[in-house]
Amino acid sequence: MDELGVDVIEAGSAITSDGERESIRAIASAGLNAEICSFARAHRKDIDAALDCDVDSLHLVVPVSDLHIERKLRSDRESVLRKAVEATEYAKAHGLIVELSGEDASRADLDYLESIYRATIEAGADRLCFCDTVGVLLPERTAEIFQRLRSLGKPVSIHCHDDFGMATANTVAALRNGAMQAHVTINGLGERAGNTSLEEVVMCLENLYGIRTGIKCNLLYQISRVVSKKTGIPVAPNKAIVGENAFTHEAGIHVHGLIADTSTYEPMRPEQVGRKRRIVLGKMSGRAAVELALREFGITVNEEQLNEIVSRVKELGDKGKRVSDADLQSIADTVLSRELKPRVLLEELTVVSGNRVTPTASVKLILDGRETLEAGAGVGPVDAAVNAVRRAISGVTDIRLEEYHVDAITGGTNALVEVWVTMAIGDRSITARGAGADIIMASVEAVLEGINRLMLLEDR
Ligand SMILES: CC(=O)SCCNC(=O)CCNC(=O)[C@H](O)C(C)(C)COP(=O)(O)OP(=O)(O)OC[C@H]1O[C@@H](n2cnc3c(N)ncnc32)[C@H](O)[C@@H]1OP(=O)(O)O
Ligand SMILES: CC(=O)C(=O)O
Repeated sequence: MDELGVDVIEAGSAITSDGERESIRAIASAGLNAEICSFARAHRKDIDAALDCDVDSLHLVVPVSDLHIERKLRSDRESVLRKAVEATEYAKAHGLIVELSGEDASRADLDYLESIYRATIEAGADRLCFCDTVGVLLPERTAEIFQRLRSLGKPVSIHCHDDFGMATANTVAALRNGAMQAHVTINGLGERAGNTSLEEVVMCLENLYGIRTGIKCNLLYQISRVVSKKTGIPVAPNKAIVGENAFTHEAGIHVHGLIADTSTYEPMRPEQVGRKRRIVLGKMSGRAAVELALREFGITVNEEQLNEIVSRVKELGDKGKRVSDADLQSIADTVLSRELKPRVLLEELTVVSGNRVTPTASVKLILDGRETLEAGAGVGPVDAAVNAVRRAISGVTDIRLEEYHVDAITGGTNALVEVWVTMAIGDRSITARGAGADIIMASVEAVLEGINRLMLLEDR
């Protein structure tokens, strides 16, 4: 995030646990450019915990709606205001930058909120923050509120949640009406439906309003992947900017338009956010897309052959299947009556796995007519089997497995699985798939299909 160019990193809430403190300390001492902040309640122990982690600043959160004050804190407006002022003074006396946040501000009495803001500014608060804690703001209301808050004379941040899917719109409305900072998260992670997504706000400001944010947009996809991997929280394929499908096109009408001019169906260049355009084939593909894909594999066809290939692609799509590059080539081979013999055939595969053994696999392949035996180990049985296959062909070609993805097509432990791989030689890559009830066999089938198709392309 520091490399991306964010100004403040809220590294956690120091009062939470030993682990949280350890990580905040590590982040605070990493020599980053960003200001390192800890979340804290208006409690001395929260502030002391933050000080113990050596952070630069506090996100000091005080409930401001009557609902939160009375029902949650069992307190009253006056006591909350007093505690907010005391906590601000305490934090300032210990050298911290203070951003005073009104929790549930969007359901609070704005006059009371303003009195808390003014009293804490008096006590030394450097910045303020308006929290839409349960995501009920609308852009019009946000604009009105932030125009009013301009009179405070201190920077005000916006902090939104996405319960109604309005977080990005509300955050941008706040920024357009005087907010000086936005609280955002990578991939929109956060409590319940999440917080405002960093990548959406940045690209909206950059591309739709022409505002330079100082964020290195070309790193957005990379950081999204890292965060998803580290948190184990997948990104929805259709998520704006960083979802797998955000720059993927299947619909024939769209691909036809893209070929003429990519801006017909792309509101931003994929490279701007560190991504590449992908055109996939399926039942919605048209002739233009199929012809383009064939050309990329050096296959030329006449009108009649193209129509036949398109109709077979649609047939596969109608069965609910994604069409891989290997599928397309195999369809083209059939339509063009080309008999291309695979160079690698699987004869035998044995895999050993269990709780007390390192997963290992041995494989017997027929490679260019010659029997080849190899073994491989791995972190699991699939990894071991794929490693054995790769070792067996390593003397002939150097093929990389770039992506591996598995989906259960049906439920239960006897589910049918579909394995989807991207294999590459040099800068040429190809997608292939395998399916079946045995995940190891489906994986090896997909890998061998990819290897054979790549070798055939190399031979051409
Ligand atoms: C809107 C947001 O707050 S977003 C950030 C949310 N972050 C977190 O919740 C951080 C992780 N939380 C935790 O680890 C724990 O909840 C702790 C350590 C903060 C508190 O743990 P506990 O002492 O066991 O309290 P518990 O979680 O049951 O309840 C929260 C307490 O904080 C109080 N509280 C909640 N918000 C605030 C606030 N902004 N300022 C002061 N007190 C608050 C509640 O009234 C409750 O107090 P009580 O225990 O005296 O009734
Ligand atoms: C501070 C915070 O996370 C909220 O009020 O939503």
